[in-house]
Amino acid sequence: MSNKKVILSAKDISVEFQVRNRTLRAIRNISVDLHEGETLALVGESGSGKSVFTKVFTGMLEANGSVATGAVTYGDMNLTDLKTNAEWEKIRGSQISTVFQDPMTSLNPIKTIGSQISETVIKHQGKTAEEAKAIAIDLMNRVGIPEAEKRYDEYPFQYSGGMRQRIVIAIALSSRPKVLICDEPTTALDVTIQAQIIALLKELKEEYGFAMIFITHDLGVVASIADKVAVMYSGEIIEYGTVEDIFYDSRHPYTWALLSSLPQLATTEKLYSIAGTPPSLYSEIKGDAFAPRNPKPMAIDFVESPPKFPVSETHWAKTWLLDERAPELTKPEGIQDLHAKMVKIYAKEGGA
Ligand SMILES: Nc1ncnc2c1ncn2[C@@H]1O[C@H](COP(=O)(O)OP(=O)(O)OP(=O)(O)O)[C@@H](O)[C@H]1O
Repeated sequence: MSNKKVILSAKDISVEFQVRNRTLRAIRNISVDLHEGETLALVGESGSGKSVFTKVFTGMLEANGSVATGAVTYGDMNLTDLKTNAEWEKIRGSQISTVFQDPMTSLNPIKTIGSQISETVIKHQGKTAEEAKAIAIDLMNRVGIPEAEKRYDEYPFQYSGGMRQRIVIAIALSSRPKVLICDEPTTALDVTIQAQIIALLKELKEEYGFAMIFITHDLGVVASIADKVAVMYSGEIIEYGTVEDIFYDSRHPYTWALLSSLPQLATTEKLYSIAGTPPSLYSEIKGDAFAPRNPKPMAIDFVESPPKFPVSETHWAKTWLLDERAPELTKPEGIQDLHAKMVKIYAKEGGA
């Protein structure tokens, strides 16, 4: 898997927002690579920086935000050099597309569904109106819209939430992007529809071969869709690995707490939680941002940010607990033997 080419690479990215004469540092020195055809899940609690980080890839930071350090490369382009909207248009929505949580914010309520898909086909593929309509109907079929030809002339309000999200996905794919960013694409939908959208994204990824960055709170979804997982905390990636590394061999206590909140485990196991809250992003963070919540902190935790301690070739964690001087901290019982538990859960759910 790791011999695939890197398609998108962030090096030492920091993002700052100016808020009433104060600086909020939302992202702190993130470096991560996305490989061709790979799905990278970004997980972490609300405010950890998942959305802000991905907005750096499409030049969509709000006006009060800027990239303070680092660079993003896409192929041989440095995206952090792009300034104007016209420059970004060559990338955003064409090479790198985003599907957001609420389809209604992406769709125009007063234009027909078909015209909205056709417009992007014309824009990105330079087709005639007639050709674009045929492509749009084909895309509608591929994303599972029944009677696509008839429904081409309907408006967003005539579609259900799940169907609208399918259309947003069709629009995102109409430019044949190399990278699809999905920012909690199923959060606004009910559970059965969520599963259908996830299945659809998996299918389309196979068919089109794009790489995907998938933001979610739901580790159950991560298990079913991701190849790699980056766990975010206070604007940093604190643990990174393959989906197996993170589920079955995680080393950071914050990752343990996230895993313990898997709804599938909640009924049978007592939960592992960590006291406290993340630090303010307005003040400078000295040492490890997680230190005040670390069950066994060392003096160095409050002085120096931990390096990325390698766990294996595919896996690292940013915690002093992996230093040889660290006290031993055992993984909470509830998430030990997670492999066997997951197998049982999926067997019960009929596979996912
Ligand atoms: N335009 C902005 N101005 C000031 N602060 C911002 C702005 N946009 C985001 N932030 C802050 O940046 C931090 C990271 O936000 P972000 O939306 O990336 O979190 P998230 O992990 O995606 O959360 P959620 O899961 O709730 O979407 C938060 O503290 C947020 O308040």
